[in-house]
Amino acid sequence: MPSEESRNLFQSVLCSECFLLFCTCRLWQENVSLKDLQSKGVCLLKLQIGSQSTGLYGRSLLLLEPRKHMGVSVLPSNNFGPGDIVGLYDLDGCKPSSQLCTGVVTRISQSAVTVACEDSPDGLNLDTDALYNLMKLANDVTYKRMKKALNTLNGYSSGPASDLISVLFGYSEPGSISQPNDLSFLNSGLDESQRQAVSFALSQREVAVIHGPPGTGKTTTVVEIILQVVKRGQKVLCCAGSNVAVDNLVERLAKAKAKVLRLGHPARLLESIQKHSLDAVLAHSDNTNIIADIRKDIDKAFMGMKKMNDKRDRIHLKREVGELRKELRTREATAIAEVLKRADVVLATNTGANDGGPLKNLPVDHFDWVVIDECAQALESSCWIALLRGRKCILAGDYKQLPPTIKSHTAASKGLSVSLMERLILKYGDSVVRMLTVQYRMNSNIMTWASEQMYQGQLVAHSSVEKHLLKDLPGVASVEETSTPLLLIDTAGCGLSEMEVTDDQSKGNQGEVDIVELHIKALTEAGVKPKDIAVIAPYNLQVDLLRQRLSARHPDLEIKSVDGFQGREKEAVVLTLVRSNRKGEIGFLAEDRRINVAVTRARRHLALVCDTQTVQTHGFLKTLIDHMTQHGDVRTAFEYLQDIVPQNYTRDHRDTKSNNTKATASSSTSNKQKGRGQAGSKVEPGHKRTSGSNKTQGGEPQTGSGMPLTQIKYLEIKNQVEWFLQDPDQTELRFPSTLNSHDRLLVHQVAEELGLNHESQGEGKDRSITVSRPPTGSNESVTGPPVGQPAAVLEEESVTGPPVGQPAADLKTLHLERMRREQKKREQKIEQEKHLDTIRTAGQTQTAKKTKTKKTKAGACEIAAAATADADFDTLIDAVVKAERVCSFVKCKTLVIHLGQLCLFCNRQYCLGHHIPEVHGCGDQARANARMRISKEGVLYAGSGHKDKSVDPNKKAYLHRKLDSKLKDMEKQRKTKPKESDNN
Ligand SMILES: Nc1ncnc2c1ncn2[C@@H]1O[C@H](COP(=O)(O)OP(=O)(O)OP(=O)(O)O)[C@@H](O)[C@H]1O
Ligand SMILES: [Zn+2]
Ligand SMILES: [Zn+2]
Repeated sequence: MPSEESRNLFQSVLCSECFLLFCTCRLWQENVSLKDLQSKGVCLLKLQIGSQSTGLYGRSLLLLEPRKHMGVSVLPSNNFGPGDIVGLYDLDGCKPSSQLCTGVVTRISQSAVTVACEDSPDGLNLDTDALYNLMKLANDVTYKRMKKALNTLNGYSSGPASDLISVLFGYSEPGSISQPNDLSFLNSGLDESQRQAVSFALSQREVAVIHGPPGTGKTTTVVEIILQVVKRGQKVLCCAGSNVAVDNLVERLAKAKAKVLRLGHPARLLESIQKHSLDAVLAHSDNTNIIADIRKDIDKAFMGMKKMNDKRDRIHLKREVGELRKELRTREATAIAEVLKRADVVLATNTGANDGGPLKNLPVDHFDWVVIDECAQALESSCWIALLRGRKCILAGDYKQLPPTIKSHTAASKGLSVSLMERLILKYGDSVVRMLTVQYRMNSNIMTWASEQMYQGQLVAHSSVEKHLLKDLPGVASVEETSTPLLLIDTAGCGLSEMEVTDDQSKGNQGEVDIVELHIKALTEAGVKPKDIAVIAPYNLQVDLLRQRLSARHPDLEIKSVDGFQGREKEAVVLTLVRSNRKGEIGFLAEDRRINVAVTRARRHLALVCDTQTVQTHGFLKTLIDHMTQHGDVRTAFEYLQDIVPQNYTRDHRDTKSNNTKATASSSTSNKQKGRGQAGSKVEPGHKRTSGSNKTQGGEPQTGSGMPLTQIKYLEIKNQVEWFLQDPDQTELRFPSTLNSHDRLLVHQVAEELGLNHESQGEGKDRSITVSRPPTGSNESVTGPPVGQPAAVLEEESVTGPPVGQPAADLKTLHLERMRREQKKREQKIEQEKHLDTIRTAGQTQTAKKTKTKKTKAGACEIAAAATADADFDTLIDAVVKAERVCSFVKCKTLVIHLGQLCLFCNRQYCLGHHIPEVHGCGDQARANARMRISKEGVLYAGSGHKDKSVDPNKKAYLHRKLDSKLKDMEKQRKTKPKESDNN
């Protein structure tokens, strides 16, 4: 007998439900905007009627679609599901007064929702051109059924369920009954843990809990238990929270030739299951013909009613329909009891097993067992509807996945966030539960994390799935993306921040959408079918952004919230965590079970797109990041996107080089290069990397420092060169051929900066660069400048030589500065007028001339220091010239002739390290611009707020090639020019 305490517990359930209902009422009263309701997923606005048909026992089926001419053909992300009770409204709003009819959702896809109208819409003349709103209604039927069950429970004095109730409330210990040892299993393929669970369940007197982690064959086990029970001539009532889960059980049991009967609104059943539905079975019973005739009459009456204009005729016909229905009902009722008794297994949803339905025709002690699947996802009160009909129960599920949503804090604080299943495990421990431990879904690399974090490390991957990868699927090519079970794409430090919205429930991240798109492209280009891929986002807004981007191209690609995938699996899962902010806020990602569900949907491949810096603030998510870092491939968003804004950039190269790189001249670059693929390069979408694995060397993502890879690369190379310079024994530094073209460019750039010789050899794959000291000592060896080289660099080279043993010191630069000024002064005296033009054109003649004059000026720095009145003018000209070829950032000497970027805000050229507006001081303008764009276009662009116009992959590839060939040309000229001058 439930005590006062447990009664209170159930009062709270009621309260929680009241609260839910109350909530919905309040939404109406307070006139929460319909748009808000839509973004919360409970309302679909401006739908048009795609088709309207009479089907399913006289009910009218409406197919509702998004407005076509809007160009968008996908529904916004929503929480509608089959079986939901909904109201159809005209565009006045979702007020009770404008309700046209209520109905049940029978099907929902990304592009349409089908509703079976509950009240036959006889007076309903739906206009096919008009638009309608659809709103989820608080399901008070469910509420009433739960309330009734709890009242029954409260008043339960004696009956078949007495012992069960007593155990479930802790008044008596669960017991067992002895079973024959040699249980013969009907399914010979069961694994050891499944067999143990089956015999355990059969030997329990009142209750057995089957804990089935993801992919462990929980349904397989439950089916075996039911079949064993049936074999003993016992009757089973089998329930689950969702129609899908019930249908799955019906399908499996029917396949095993069990006599099943499915209760429920026929509109809510899968088509393949409908033949097992009560309606269908009744239709084939002895009353078939009469029932069919009555139905035909009803249908005919409906058709007639539509054409009828006279109101009185209509009313008459309506009454006739009512009579026919009544007759149908009485005839059916007599048949129902008969049909129910013939079945071995009766299946329904938890609330479908209520007393008010067909089951009222059965005696209370008809069933021996009540089986509840997905028990951990159900409210305890909904379980009690069925439990009151059984002597024994089997509860199957996984309480480490998402529980039912309890919106009332009061209810949650009184323990209602704990499901019946969890409550029993907490109370009785191992004595009532068996866990399934072999999983048949995930590659072991995906599984291990979940196993360790959620299931005490007890899961084992079955050999059939342990190593399976996407590339093992027929038609899938072996590329990097299809050869790795775990791929982490880290956006840390890339500035791909989440969109700033006030609602915590709806967050979006356009940058992550971009990356997901590129990864989906890579997967599908490798031959993975879109229907085998799930894109999972925790937030409805992100789901919408993803659908806008991807659904048109891949209609079969399922894009849903985590909750929408519970109980499902896909070959590949792409998970975007969305949150990226400086505060490290992660909101409701903090629900461990939500992450567990998301990760464990994946069979062969899990790609995680997230800002590790933000999400790692949460310990549980950190374990996932750590796991993926250690056992998977790690890439950074820089490998996917161009023009992203590094957040934690380094302002000064020199400050960081010592702690960021340890360039032991020969190894570092080649290793790391291999390690990162084409780090920092502009990767075209779907670009296949040629370098080896992407595993990072130290087990840590290389962008952990938050520095853009380009910059890290730059520092690495620079450091290596400087080490080389400090070793007087070494004459040249050879960079390996594994460098990609981008990194080769960096080498040239560094060499130029330090005034060294740099030369490329070989073609294609064998291309490598050698950096060496320029000829030292005398200036006689200088042979004249290579064509196209900026004069300043040549001066550095030939006049001073590289500062041996000294890293690109300011002293050197100062010196050079002075030298240059001095030289200009002299030149100016000779041809003052032509001066500007000649410098601007920077032609061969001028540079040659300069080089010539240099010889005589080599020791003239003292004179230069004592600058005359001309000096200011000189400096001015100098600055102008310099500005054209050197980064505009204060003190930065990097050449920008070949590798520079124009800032659109200040219109100056900057090197790769300084082109970002935030770095060189245009940050405020960039942000203002970005804000303006967001408010104007409603879209957040990655980067500094400029719309990325370079998305065309062909164009990117073309530019890339062009850059490469330009480089080659330059090198060729450099090699051949001296010879030419020799000949001359
Ligand atoms: N003993 C077994 N041998 C081989 N395959 C099995 C076995 N048990 C289950 N499977 C396979 O594992 C998959 C999941 O099984 P099943 O559908 O029974 O689990 P479920 O309970 O529905 O899923 P989950 O365990 O994720 O809740 C199915 O593909 C099934 O064929
Ligand atoms: Zn600028
Ligand atoms: Zn710079």
